[in-house]
Amino acid sequence: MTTKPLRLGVNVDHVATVRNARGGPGPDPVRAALLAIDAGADGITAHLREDRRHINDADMARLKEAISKPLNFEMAATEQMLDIAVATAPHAVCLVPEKRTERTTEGGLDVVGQHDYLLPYVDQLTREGVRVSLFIEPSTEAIDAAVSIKAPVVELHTGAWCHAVEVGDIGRAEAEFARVAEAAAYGAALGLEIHAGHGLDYATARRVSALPQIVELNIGHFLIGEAIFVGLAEAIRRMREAMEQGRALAF
Ligand SMILES: CC(=O)[C@@H](O)[C@H](O)COP(=O)(O)O
Ligand SMILES: NCC(=O)COP(=O)(O)O
Repeated sequence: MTTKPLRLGVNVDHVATVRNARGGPGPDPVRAALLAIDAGADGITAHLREDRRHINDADMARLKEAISKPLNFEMAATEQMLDIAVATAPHAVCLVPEKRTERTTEGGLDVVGQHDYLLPYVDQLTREGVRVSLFIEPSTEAIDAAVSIKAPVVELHTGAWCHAVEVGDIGRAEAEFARVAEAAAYGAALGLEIHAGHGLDYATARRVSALPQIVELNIGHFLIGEAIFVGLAEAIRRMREAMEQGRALAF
């Protein structure tokens, strides 16, 4: 099997989180996106939450206008978000689940239970020329449902695995990583493009990069946090290095 290139999408949400802490114009997520691209990002990801806790509508429009690399617009499947996405015309939309009270995206979309609800969103965005991905749990059921909905891409939620690594629960971490690995292989065999993201740091990005079916990682919170200590460009350089080290182990 020839290993495919692995792209890095840099998520700039949490630049906006810091900006919004003071309500002024900076730090500007668009400036961060431009710097990220200069530093080697293959694309920019931003999540326009329904509560606008970080990225806002103007950020999304400015990102589309300013960046030279693909914009991956993360959003809940709602009528309002669909209208904004169609008007923005990003390269890609990633449909994600959202709860107002959650601290971050806690799990994957309920693709099985919401199959008929999600279908017209995927259909309309696809007709608009937008590449649609579904942010899902690494499970065969979710993948089967994604295929049935005709989504061309899935992003496997790596949060449970990364959390288990973070708290040192090795048994749980290995079980969660096995779920990600199995889902990646299963989805790719069914013709889906496989992405992964949530909670990744250098070590977990290195490991997940060894899964040959994965072609894109979306990483935000860790990179923006690291930027405080080493600068965003250096954090992205180190992340790319980790991804390349992992990729070299792919078979
Ligand atoms: C869907 C997803 O994983 C990202 O959008 C990312 O987690 C950053 O946004 P939140 O931290 O607001 O979930
Ligand atoms: N879809 C995952 C993403 O965009 C970034 O997640 P995180 O690295 O901020 O947890």
